Amino acid sequence: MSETAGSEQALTLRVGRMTYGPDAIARTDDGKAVFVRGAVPGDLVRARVTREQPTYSNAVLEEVLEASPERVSTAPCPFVDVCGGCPWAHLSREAQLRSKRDNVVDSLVRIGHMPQEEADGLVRPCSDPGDPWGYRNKVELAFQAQGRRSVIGMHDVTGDRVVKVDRCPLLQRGFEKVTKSVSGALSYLSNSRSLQIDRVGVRASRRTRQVEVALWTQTGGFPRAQAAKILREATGATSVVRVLTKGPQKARKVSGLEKLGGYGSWEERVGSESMLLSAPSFFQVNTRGAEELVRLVMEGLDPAEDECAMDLYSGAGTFTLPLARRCDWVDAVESYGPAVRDLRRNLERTGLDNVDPVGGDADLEFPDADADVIVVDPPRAGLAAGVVQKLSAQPARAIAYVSCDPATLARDLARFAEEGTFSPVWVTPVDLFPQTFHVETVTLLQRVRR
Ligand SMILES: C[S@@+](CC[C@H](N)C(=O)[O-])C[C@H]1O[C@@H](n2cnc3c(N)ncnc32)[C@H](O)[C@@H]1O
Repeated sequence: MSETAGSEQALTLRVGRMTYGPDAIARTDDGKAVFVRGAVPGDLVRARVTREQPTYSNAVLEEVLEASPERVSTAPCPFVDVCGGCPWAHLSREAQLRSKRDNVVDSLVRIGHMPQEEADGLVRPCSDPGDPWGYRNKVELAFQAQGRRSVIGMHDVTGDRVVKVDRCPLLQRGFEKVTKSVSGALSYLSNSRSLQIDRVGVRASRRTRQVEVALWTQTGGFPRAQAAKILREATGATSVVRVLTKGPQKARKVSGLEKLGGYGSWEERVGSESMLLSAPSFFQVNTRGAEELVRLVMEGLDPAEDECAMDLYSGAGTFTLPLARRCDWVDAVESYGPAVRDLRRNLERTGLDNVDPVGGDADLEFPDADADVIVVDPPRAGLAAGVVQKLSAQPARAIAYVSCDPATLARDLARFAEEGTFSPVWVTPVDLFPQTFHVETVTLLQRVRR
């Protein structure tokens, strides 16, 4: 059904499923797909078309005519419709978990060309580490000049503007208001001089309660002592650091790290392992979620004490440390300098001396030594084609593939299938990012050919 007012078309639509994105998908009477921002599966909505393409349209929700039983209106945040951080907040928890699993199955079928029945049998229900809110150990605040003022806050739903938010209920319980304190302290500082800040990272630990504020700035003069004092007073931060960047806006590279006050790093515990992280190093934003990933990986691989392991894309050691406790030897490969330094420091602190931490690209530095079990945890881009080939040519009995992108996971599982050495036994989605469409997965691959 459609009616046109001026150039904008309003449609009445029954909404189908969630996409792997902020939108839900509906179809017009003639079958055209409409991606509706703000709708949830089962809703009957009036939506305004914002972009018309030959094969699909984009639309925004104007009115819910009949609310789906899966629609919730209990988000503990007044900014939920303005800030872009929680695009699935109107969807019930059960529907979020089910939709995430469906999206993983869908990727395996559409992108990995896996038969539907096989994908359905492979993908387990989405694991829920708990804490649908208050789970994030990290938030990033953006800086934007609006007129003569600097606005410090979150990107809005369009991604173009920065909105000020007083508190963020996604942030670790007890630290929701740290965004306001940081924003207040930096507004005060920026009154007297231009700070050239690109963004601010705030890490707040679930287990140790440490807080680090990281100011990402370009090189040049900076009121170091004053910034450290004001931020520590305002937020109780245990560490304030400055991450120096250089290069063009979109591709700025880290060129240094300055400790401004406190420890200069941030500590979190994952299960029984303590990890020190420097601000530019990767660490999962959901501590309980990271623990669930470690549990799934270790249960899936079940390494014996005389076995050797490989941990590719190891970061600061989330999987390296538990592997080193269980195995005889671990070869760990990580390309990012600060993460390699963190890994070495974490190994030193634990006294584990059965790990070779190699700094370099997983493909170029693929370990020569044979392993029995392997963990791979690549970034969004997934595994380089050469890494799939090398993994398929070595003698390990099992591989745990941790992925943050169902599309590249599906592509890589298809590549493993072509090589014919390893085959997936199960794929477990884990909801590390409630209220968003993002989903992490752990896939266990076992050797099928000698
Ligand atoms: C998703 S993170 C996982 C880190 C770690 N396993 C963890 O759980 O904390 C991916 C890691 O791969 C690293 N990385 C990216 N490209 C790489 C490459 N080509 N070779 C090796 N490591 C790479 C990144 O620096 C990052 O630390």
